[in-house]
Amino acid sequence: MLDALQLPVVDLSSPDRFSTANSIRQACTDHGFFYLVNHGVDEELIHKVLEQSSNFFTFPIEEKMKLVKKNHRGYTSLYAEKLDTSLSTKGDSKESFYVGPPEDGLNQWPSEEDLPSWRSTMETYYQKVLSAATKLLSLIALSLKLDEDFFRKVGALNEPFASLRLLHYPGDLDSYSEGIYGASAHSDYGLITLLVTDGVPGLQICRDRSKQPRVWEDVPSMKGAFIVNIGDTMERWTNCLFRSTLHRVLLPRQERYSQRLCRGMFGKLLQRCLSAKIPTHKVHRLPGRAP
Ligand SMILES: O=C(O)CCC(=O)C(=O)O
Ligand SMILES: [Fe+2]
Repeated sequence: MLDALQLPVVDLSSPDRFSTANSIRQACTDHGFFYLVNHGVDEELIHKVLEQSSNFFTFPIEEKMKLVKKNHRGYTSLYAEKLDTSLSTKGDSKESFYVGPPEDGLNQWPSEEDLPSWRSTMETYYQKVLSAATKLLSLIALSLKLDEDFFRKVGALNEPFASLRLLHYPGDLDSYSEGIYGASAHSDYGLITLLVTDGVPGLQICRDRSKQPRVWEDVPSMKGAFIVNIGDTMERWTNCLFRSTLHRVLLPRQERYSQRLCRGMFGKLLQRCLSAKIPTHKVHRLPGRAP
């Protein structure tokens, strides 16, 4: 059974940082999802990225495969990924393109002749969303009753690791009856994810993954807002106070585009940061969720 859902709205530019931090705490403990408004990323740029993304995905598959994913950057084709590995289907009905930190030289790009200003649009978008994510992380620190520069102080922001992913769900109606999803049930791995969609419905969350049968609720897009969700790393770091909520994208009935930036940490940095414990008296473990 599907229900409509009213997610909390967080204003990144509000001068009342403590009350904003309180609403973030509430949103992250109740839903693990919220809308972020006044985030400083122009709507025009968001639309330009959606448009440029669709320009790339309309290329013939041979052209797209020339940029197939290497070093976590580049193109992944339809059905290449199955986020819910318990499914016996052929894979998720989506294609995507990954962009990582511009400064490490590992990104792959379509040529300027084919897609003029594609690369600069993506690099600008990456930096702008990363900067909104960094501001949000200081409010998240406040919401955990920590210093607002806690994440910077423990080194979590030293490596600007974030992955921007452009997503295209072709709305493959032939697969509708085969139990195929646009993105099957999963949680995100990082600290936080900032998502924008083109407004075509499909995203759903399941607030209680232990309840059977699972209850899925629609998450509508809000014009100009990011949909933010907490990832597994943040759930772990907050001793399960903040929830990394299970979500999925239904196979859309029409074509759908979205783009998300996931701010994460890997390898040694991840290990070092997680050992910088958030004092346990500031967080409370949720019943039934092992850390
Ligand atoms: O496209 C969407 O609405 C969500 C995508 C998503 O959950 C993901 O890429 O992790
Ligand atoms: Fe996700």
